[in-house]
Amino acid sequence: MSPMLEVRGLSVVFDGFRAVDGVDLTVREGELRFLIGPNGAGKTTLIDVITGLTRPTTGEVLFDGRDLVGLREHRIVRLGVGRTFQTSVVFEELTVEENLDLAASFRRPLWSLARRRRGTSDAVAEALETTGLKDLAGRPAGVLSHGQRQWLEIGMLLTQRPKLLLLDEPVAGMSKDERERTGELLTSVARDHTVIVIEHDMEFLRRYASQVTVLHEGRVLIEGSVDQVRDDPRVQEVYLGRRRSDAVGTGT
Ligand SMILES: Nc1ncnc2c1ncn2[C@@H]1O[C@H](COP(=O)(O)OP(=O)(O)OP(=O)(O)O)[C@@H](O)[C@H]1O
Repeated sequence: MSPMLEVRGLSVVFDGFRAVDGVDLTVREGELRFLIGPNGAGKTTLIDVITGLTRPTTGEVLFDGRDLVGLREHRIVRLGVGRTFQTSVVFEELTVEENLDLAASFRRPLWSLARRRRGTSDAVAEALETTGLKDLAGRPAGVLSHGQRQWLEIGMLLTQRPKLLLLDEPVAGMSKDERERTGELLTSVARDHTVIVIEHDMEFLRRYASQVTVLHEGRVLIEGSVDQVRDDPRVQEVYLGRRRSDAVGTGT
C-alpha cells in the first residue's frame, strides 16, 4: 500500500535546541503505528508539525503525497488529518451528541452547514456506534467517566472523516477495563483509517501494537515490531533507563 504519511528530514529547532533532529518516518495506509520514547524525545513536537501547530526548521511532511508544511491547522484538518490532545476539548455542558455534532461541523466550510445536515447526522450516528456511546448520546459530557470522555474525543475526530488520526496518550489515567475497550476501539478504527498513537503504556503496546517507532533525543532510534523493539538493548537503555529485566514488557 502507498504511504499515507511520509516525513522526510524533519528538524525542529527551538532557540538552538533540536527537539526533532532529522526524522524520517513512513506510515502506510491502514497502519496502526505506535510512537514511543522517553520524556522530551520529540513525540509531541513531531505531531505538532504534522498538524500544523509548529513549523519545522527543515524537512517535509507529505500526506497523501502533498506537503503539509506551511499549511494552516484548519486546512490540514480539512485535508483529513485529525488529532487528540493530552488535555480534553469536550464541552461538559453539551450532550455527547451535541459535542459530536459540533465537531462534525468544524471540518466543513460555513456555507455548507445547513445544506449538509444529513451527512452530519450520519457521521454522528456512526461515531456513537463506533465508540459505544450510543446509550449516553443525550447525557451531558460532564457526567462521562474519564474513559468515556476519551472515546468521545475519538468519536469527535471520526465525525470529521479523517484519513489519518493522531492520538496523544489515549489510555493515560484509564482503568484496566477502559484500556481494553480503548484497544478494541483503536483496532476497529484502524480497519478503515491510518492511526498514529503516542503511548507509554507497555502492557497496552504489547497487546495492540504491531509496528512501533521509538524516538530518542529527537531522532528515530529504532522501528520494528513490538518484539524487536522490546528486545533491542538501545531501547532498554535509553527509553526506560532501567535494568533490562525490568524493561519494555519483559517483566510482569
Ligand atoms: N515551544 C517550545 N519551546 C522550546 N522547547 C520546546 C518547545 N516545545 C517542546 N520543547 C522541548 O522539545 C523537547 C521535545 O518535547 P516534546 O514535548 O516533543 O517531547 P515528548 O517526546 O512529547 O515528551 P513527553 O513524553 O514528555 O510529552 C523537550 O525537551 C521540550 O522541552
